[in-house]
Amino acid sequence: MKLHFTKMHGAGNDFVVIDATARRFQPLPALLARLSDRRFGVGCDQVLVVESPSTPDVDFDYRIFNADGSEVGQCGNGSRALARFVRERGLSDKNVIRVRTQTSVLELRHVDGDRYRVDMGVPQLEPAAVPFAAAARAERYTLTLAQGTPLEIGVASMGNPHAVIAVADVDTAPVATLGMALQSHPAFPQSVNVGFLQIVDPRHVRLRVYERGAGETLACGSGACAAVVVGRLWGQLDPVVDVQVRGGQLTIEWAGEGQPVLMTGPAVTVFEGDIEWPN
Ligand SMILES: N[C@@H](CCC[C@H](N)C(=O)O)C(=O)O
Repeated sequence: MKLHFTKMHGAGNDFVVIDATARRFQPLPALLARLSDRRFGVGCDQVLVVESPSTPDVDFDYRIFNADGSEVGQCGNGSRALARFVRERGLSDKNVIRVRTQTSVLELRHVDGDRYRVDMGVPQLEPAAVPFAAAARAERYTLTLAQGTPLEIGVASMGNPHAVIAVADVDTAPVATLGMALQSHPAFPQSVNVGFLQIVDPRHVRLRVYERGAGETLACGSGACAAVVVGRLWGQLDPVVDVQVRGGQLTIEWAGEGQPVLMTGPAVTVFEGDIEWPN
């Protein structure tokens, strides 16, 4: 059997996108591994699956699988890719598309050229919603790492868990070591995406993210939203911030507590293909 796929990216965070609106897609671990593997398969950070809506208030269901096969509730860059995918494949001609993930309902719209904007919803800041083990909500938390070293972090849920660490220079930040240390920390029972935030000025930041289930990616959309939310709560950022990531730039808007986060950035189709898969 042949499975048709589309390879896309959003600021270098890359995806294999599957249209399961007309044909059922079974996310078998071996198939997801083959699609994600950069040497033995197609290669991507996340596999995205578009399904017919399970409820009438949305246009599509949107399932997200990290490269390690874990299913998760949010992928911001992927949602822009999805918006482009459904337009290009003629699955929808609406200006605004509503999609449901495991944890969120998102609104996606085309801006111009390759640019798309996503209403990512209201960030959840209570520790239990992240989930993060803390007695009460705070803007900064001090975690103790295995070696007894204290580390100051901010946390937020964008429909998936994020920790944010302020660094002086993202180029020299210990992204993989600290990323892995936080992902296995007992304070994060569902693990965590770890963002390293360098504030250049209140309107510009640089960011690297060590993603759950994928390692460091060239961009993380939900990570950019979480970093701006945390930076705003720390009183260091404006309501509109350009986030420079390794694969490009995202613009994040957040008016403050109780308001949704808006993310604007690119979505690009790279190629399409078929992969042989035993039925
Ligand atoms: N790259 C994504 C986030 C994908 C999911 C994440 N790794 C998780 O496990 O929560 C984005 O652009 O938001």
